[in-house]
Amino acid sequence: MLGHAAAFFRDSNGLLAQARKHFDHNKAPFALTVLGMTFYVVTQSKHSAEVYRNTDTLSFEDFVQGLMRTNGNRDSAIRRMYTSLPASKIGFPNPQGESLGVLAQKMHIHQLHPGKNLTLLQERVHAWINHYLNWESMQQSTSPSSKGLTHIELPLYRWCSDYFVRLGQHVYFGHILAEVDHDLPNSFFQFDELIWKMLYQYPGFLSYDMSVPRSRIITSLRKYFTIPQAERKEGAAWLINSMEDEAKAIGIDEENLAIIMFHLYFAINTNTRKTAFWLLTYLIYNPPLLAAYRQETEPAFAGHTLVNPFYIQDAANCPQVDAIWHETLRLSGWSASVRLVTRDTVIGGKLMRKGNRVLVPHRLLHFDESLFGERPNEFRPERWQRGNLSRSSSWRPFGGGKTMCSGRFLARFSVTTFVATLLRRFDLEVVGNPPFPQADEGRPVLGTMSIKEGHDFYVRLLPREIE
Ligand code: HEM
Repeated sequence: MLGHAAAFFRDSNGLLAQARKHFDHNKAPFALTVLGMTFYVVTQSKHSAEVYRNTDTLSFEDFVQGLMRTNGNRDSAIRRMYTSLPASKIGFPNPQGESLGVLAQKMHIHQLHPGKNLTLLQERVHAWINHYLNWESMQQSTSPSSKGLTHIELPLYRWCSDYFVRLGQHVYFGHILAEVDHDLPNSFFQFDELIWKMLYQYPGFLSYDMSVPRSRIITSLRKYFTIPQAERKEGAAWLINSMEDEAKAIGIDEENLAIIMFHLYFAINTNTRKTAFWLLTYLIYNPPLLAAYRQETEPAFAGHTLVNPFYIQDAANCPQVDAIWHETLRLSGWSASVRLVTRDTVIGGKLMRKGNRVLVPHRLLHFDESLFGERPNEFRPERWQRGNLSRSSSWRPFGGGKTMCSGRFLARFSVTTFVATLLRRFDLEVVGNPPFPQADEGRPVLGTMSIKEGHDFYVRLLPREIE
């Protein structure tokens, strides 16, 4: 047991890959016990489909409630969030009489799935990038960079993180949040890079570096929610205002509301910043691909302005852009779905006991040679141009079932708009001769991997003339 624990904390992903190899002969789920907690690890896509289908005896809510508790929500607030509400309540429709915690998933979908609410957010993203991704704005910005008369140099990972967290919070909370705490994206970066300490529930005395910035984010969100709603409502997304109204209606106080919203702030911001970094890095280290990206997106521009951002979302117009997006997610994704077994259940022919957890590590599925082709460790977007791989049940960068990431459309829109605009307006050069950055594969995250410490690298941006 302790052996598993040591290996799990050092390199959980490596341990899972090793265990899968060991049990590969029968491909059945296997059990892993870490410090007294048993996980059933599901490594076959057909078994993971069974997990996602089963909402009766496998519960996602337990995982969310655990996170809420770890991040400071009181038990009484969690109980309120997960107590069924009348079907006749006012506010967001609740025909099945569900709790706000369960209803929240439907509210995310209402905000983020294709439709007019998503289009509104996409317009905000587009306007923000158009405004803040140009020479003049970047010269004035306080983000980490060194500025010359002819170029700007910036640490790519740090910069993408700062840029995307500012963008994400603006689009969801409006400009007022930056006025409440201008340094919030920095606190988020500090917290998010150490999130593994939260996921492993490190003791307090070993995790101040994670918990101090977390407290600061929660405090700033609390201040934001003490500003009268009328003053911030216009700039905020429907979801933020509605979640606030719904939570207050069931008696959630401001402190607990801020912690609930902290989870939202996290979901919006943690993965997109890293995905943008990895995608750009793969392009910068593959100049022919970078040129192809630029060329395919060109018809959507008038001069320096991206006039038709939806054109570049369409695989029929931009097959390479589409393939590069998928290949980046395949290689940089770490996520795993977790469910609690609430009644003895059989998955893949194996009995799973009540009280234990089921883990579906998606990253393992993404390296299946029989599906993704040879050399699965290499970045080769061309593998996406044959067959319909993105419809495979082994393709899970956004999880699956009813908890599948509802932000996936906005994430793709934001990253594609950002990269296309950046390449249109600037030439990019790596400063010095750094090796390709390594991903921090050993530490868990909830989506896209971080880089190992010290692996950020500098990129020089030079304004580009358009003939
Ligand atoms: C490339 C970027 C992103 C990746 C890789 C990603 C990945 C994921 C993953 C793996 C999950 C967990 C699914 C499960 O357990 O089955 C998730 C959940 C979620 N994501 Fe994302 N995500 C991204 C961007 C976003 C964005 C931009 C938003 C919001 C604007 C967002 C909102 C959410 C929400 C709300 C959930 C919880 C779903 C629920 O329980 O209803 N994500 N995401």
